[in-house]
Amino acid sequence: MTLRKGRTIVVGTRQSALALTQTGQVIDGLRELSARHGMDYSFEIRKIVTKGDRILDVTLSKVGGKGLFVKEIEQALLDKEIDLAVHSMKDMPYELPEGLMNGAVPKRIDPRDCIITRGGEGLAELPHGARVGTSSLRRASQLQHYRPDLRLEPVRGNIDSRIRKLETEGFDAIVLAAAGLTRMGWQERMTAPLEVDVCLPAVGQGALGIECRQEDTEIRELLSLYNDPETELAVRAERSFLGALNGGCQIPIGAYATISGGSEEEPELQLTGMVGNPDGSTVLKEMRRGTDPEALGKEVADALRAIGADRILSEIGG
Ligand SMILES: NCc1[nH]cc(CCC(=O)O)c1CC(=O)O
Repeated sequence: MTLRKGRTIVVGTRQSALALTQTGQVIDGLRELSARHGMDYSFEIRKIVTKGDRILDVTLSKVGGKGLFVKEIEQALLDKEIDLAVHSMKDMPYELPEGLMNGAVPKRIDPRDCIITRGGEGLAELPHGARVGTSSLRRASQLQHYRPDLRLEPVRGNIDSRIRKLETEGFDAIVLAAAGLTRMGWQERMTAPLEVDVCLPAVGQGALGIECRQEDTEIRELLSLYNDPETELAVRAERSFLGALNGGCQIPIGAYATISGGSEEEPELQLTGMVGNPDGSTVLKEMRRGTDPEALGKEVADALRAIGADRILSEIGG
């Protein structure tokens, strides 16, 4: 690695508390890595307001645009106003614009969803007909499937305002990603994690993606040091699955991949994919193992199609 001095790396981020927090954590990681490799970079944060942030209080799933939280940030990358951008992997669109790439997938933290209940009981112990707040079709479908008596209702906003609404809007429980809470340092608010066989996470949940310009070899070199190869493989399998189903955000889709064996040179992945309908009356799941993440994603998508996912997809019109 060549010694480089003095470049200021401008990092773009949304301005939500979670986005700022995880961007700060990535910058800390990159700063430490670059120092360890004899590089001398400084970092600057540039906050960017996205369309998704402007319409957070409208029904997001009704707007339904892919990449609602990243478009303006990607434009800033292309315009060289920023040099890299930290995204929640699950908010990253499947296809990146020409000229941009995902330069690193850092090590994933807890991929699960979790429940926060007002009374401190777990999902199984909630009273009959309890009101559960979530605007995620994927969470609603699976929770309704597991507990048909629950009343699933939308709750919007950033994670801080959703936690507030647990108290102010009379929900018995809300469901959030464990990773978001953990990154904010709010783990103690979590009542219990939801195991993946009850609620399969969103594609990429718990992981981050760091987007950069393809031509910026200096940043790419730095980011490659921060990449976690196992997380990258798992996320590639999950995203291949998502791409193969061509699912918009109107469809309850989940996927979760882990390294299940193989060797260091050729790890074996295990990928579970899920497609459900919004009322949870049907939740389809398939699991396959394989070493090629892209092929594995397609294989699980095909397996789900073979047991009826196509019908759900065409009924909802994704
Ligand atoms: N949908 C918004 C969003 N995007 C990323 C996270 C945090 C979890 C993660 O980084 O995967 C959240 C909050 C949530 O789903 O509760």
